[in-house]
Amino acid sequence: MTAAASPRPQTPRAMVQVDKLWSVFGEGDNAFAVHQDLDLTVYQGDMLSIVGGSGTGKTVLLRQILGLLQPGRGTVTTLGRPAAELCTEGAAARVGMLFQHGALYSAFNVLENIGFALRELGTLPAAMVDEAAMVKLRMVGLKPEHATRMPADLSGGMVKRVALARALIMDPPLLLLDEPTAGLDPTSSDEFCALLRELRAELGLTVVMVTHDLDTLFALSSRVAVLAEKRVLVTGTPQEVAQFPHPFITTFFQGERGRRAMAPAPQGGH
Ligand SMILES: Nc1ncnc2c1ncn2[C@@H]1O[C@H](COP(=O)(O)OP(=O)(O)OP(=O)(O)O)[C@@H](O)[C@H]1O
Repeated sequence: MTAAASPRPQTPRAMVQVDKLWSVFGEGDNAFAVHQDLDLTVYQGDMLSIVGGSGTGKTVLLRQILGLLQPGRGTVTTLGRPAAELCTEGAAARVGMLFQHGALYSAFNVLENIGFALRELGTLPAAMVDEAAMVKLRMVGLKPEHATRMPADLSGGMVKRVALARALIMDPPLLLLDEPTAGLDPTSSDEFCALLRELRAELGLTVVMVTHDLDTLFALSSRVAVLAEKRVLVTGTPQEVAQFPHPFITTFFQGERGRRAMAPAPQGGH
């Protein structure tokens, strides 16, 4: 019997590949580029945080990955296909998106909000859509009695959970989060981070997240990409990126909040 060849180390699969991207708004003399020759690769299993100053194009980059915007130049490949193709074929099945102001549909109850994309697809009877939505409702830590509540009667943390359940309704392998903890108090924010961590591990998700919040960044990120000067300036672990010499990074990571977020957790706590 011959010995089995030792397995070759595998390069992780690229879930998102952005090459030399230009994102341009306006026409003629009023045209301006938000991204110029921006490169970014998101690997399977990544929990990648995108940070950068206000207006550096973080949300625009998420919209490019989702295929909602057209590259001026360059290419965006999401799950092996041009991102633009996602929009034409039930994007929710492949990429879940939690928008920053991810308002729920106010006229629909919680369960109807969660099942929305599946219902729109029209391939399953209503009872099965509700059943699938109920599974997701439990998955995000809500209780069956929350199913019939209206969005106006939910706390901020519950709204985020419903929006997350809605983003996961079709079991997408890739999840995009725009400021997932914005507007939450510190306890709700910590709880939401813990939920995201659990779901990522349980479902094997790849996650790309925009955040300004250092606690969220350190709680969740395996890698960080910094947007500055219209491109991705540096990527690496949070600790690696924090050492990169650049004014934005110094202010962002070395301020008081940054130092606190990077400090080792106190021992002997619970
Ligand atoms: N549809 C659009 N038309 C014109 N300009 C746009 C459009 N969308 C975004 N922009 C511009 O692109 C730039 C980047 O916007 P974006 O929302 O991506 O910034 P951001 O990095 O997410 O900022 P913030 O941290 O403040 O949310 C801004 O100058 C914005 O005004």
